Amino acid sequence: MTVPADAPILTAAAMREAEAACAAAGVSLAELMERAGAAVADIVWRMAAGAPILILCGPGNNGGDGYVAARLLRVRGAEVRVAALGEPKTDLAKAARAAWTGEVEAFDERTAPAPIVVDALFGAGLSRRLSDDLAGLLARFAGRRVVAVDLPSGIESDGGEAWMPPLPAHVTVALGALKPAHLLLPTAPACGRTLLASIGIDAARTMRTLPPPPLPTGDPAAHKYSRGMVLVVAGPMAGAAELAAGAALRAGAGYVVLDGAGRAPLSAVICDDGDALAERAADPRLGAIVVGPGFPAGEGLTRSLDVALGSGKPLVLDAAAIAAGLTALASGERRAILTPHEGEFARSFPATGGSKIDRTLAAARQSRAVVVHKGADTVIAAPDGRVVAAWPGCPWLASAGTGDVLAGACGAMLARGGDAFEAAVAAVGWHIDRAARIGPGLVADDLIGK
Ligand SMILES: NC(=O)C1=CN([C@@H]2O[C@H](COP(=O)(O)OP(=O)(O)OC[C@H]3O[C@@H](n4cnc5c(N)ncnc54)[C@H](OP(=O)(O)O)[C@@H]3O)[C@@H](O)[C@H]2O)[C@@H](O)CC1
Ligand SMILES: [K+]
Repeated sequence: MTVPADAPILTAAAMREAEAACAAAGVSLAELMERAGAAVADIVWRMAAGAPILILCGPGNNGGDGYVAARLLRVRGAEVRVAALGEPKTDLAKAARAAWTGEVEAFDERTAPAPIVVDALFGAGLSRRLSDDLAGLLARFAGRRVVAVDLPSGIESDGGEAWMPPLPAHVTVALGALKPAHLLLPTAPACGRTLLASIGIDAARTMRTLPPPPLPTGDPAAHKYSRGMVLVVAGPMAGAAELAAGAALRAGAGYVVLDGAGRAPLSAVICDDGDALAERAADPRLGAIVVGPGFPAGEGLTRSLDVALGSGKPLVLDAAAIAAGLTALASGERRAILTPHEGEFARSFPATGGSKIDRTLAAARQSRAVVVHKGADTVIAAPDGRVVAAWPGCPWLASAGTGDVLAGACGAMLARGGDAFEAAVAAVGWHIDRAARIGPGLVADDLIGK
């Protein structure tokens, strides 16, 4: 499962606006459909490598893309059949159907499969769950190599509803931009490998997929404090804070202090016994404070959090510190990153609704902080509306302690200075990249090893 890096994401409503802007700029919707069909035909041609192709066409413009692809594949000499769910209903799809000079079979239980199946039944216009009859028809094609046009049929574009398809795709050709459903659970795995055919749509850059990890560039004039100084406040379960402190160093901080309980996870981490927290927090060289890993709610957390909040320093709040710090954060301006997993998110932001992207954006606006909503489909949102969706992450990160490592990495990136959202994006990218290099068998400690 892969998605293109740093690619635009549009909701269905934003897609309609982008389409309208294209039309206003002189690119007709018919031209966009021709480009979409050509992009699909190109990918299917290469995948089929001479094998017979069956294209399933629906009643809307998704089906229209299918008819265009069928025509262009036949021109190239491919062996193509088309099976349709009735006659096309839109003018564009009718025109595409008319330009296809081959036979159109009815799509029903008698439709014979082919090694390559192109799913052009429903895309962004899906308005309800597939009927059981239709789901049953599609299920007959499970195990074939399926190319989905724009979205696997049955998936709702904005990812708010889990209308799961019975027919997962090997490859999904996203048209114009990626859609939230390509990047959020539970729908994203059904898209297989998602490719983007930009077809000339000018998509806004506000929402995008995770950029590739930047090439490491060392500042030849750097010293340990200019690289970023991070203070990690340890609670009773010191192992979590130790992981965060080690991660801060590995993610590029020049100087890391572990305050409270705990031992240095790496020799270079400076340990304090917790008596001088206020003094440490007031250090003018300090670039970020991390509070929360291994620190359950209670008086100890409240005291430490008060010191961290009172220092005015950029903050990373994780675990119980998120809910405990919300009110103070929302009442002021500061660079802050919150790193909740789903349970912590639900406790801290119970009133948010919609897709994971909608909910994370609402949480960022409410808290006035950057929110890294962790999970296999991590979403990062800023109060100003920027979003990065980090699907597919790395499966080896699904183990204890990796969230503490991410909090420490956020601290390192934040301590460098600059924009908190970009710091969070860099930290998530670092975390996934490091995990992918380690691979199966990963434990959180490996992420802070050599
Ligand atoms: N954006 C772009 O720039 C471009 C977009 N393009 C393409 O257009 C696609 C969007 O096209 P679209 O809006 O016509 O919707 P589409 O997905 O074909 O489905 C609508 C039809 O399905 C029906 N229907 C819905 N749900 C159903 C259900 N559960 N079960 C049964 N029927 C159901 C619905 O019927 P109704 O709900 O009205 O009863 C209607 O007839 C987009 O994904 C991309 O492929 C490209 O061509 C060019 C550039
Ligand atoms: K489709």
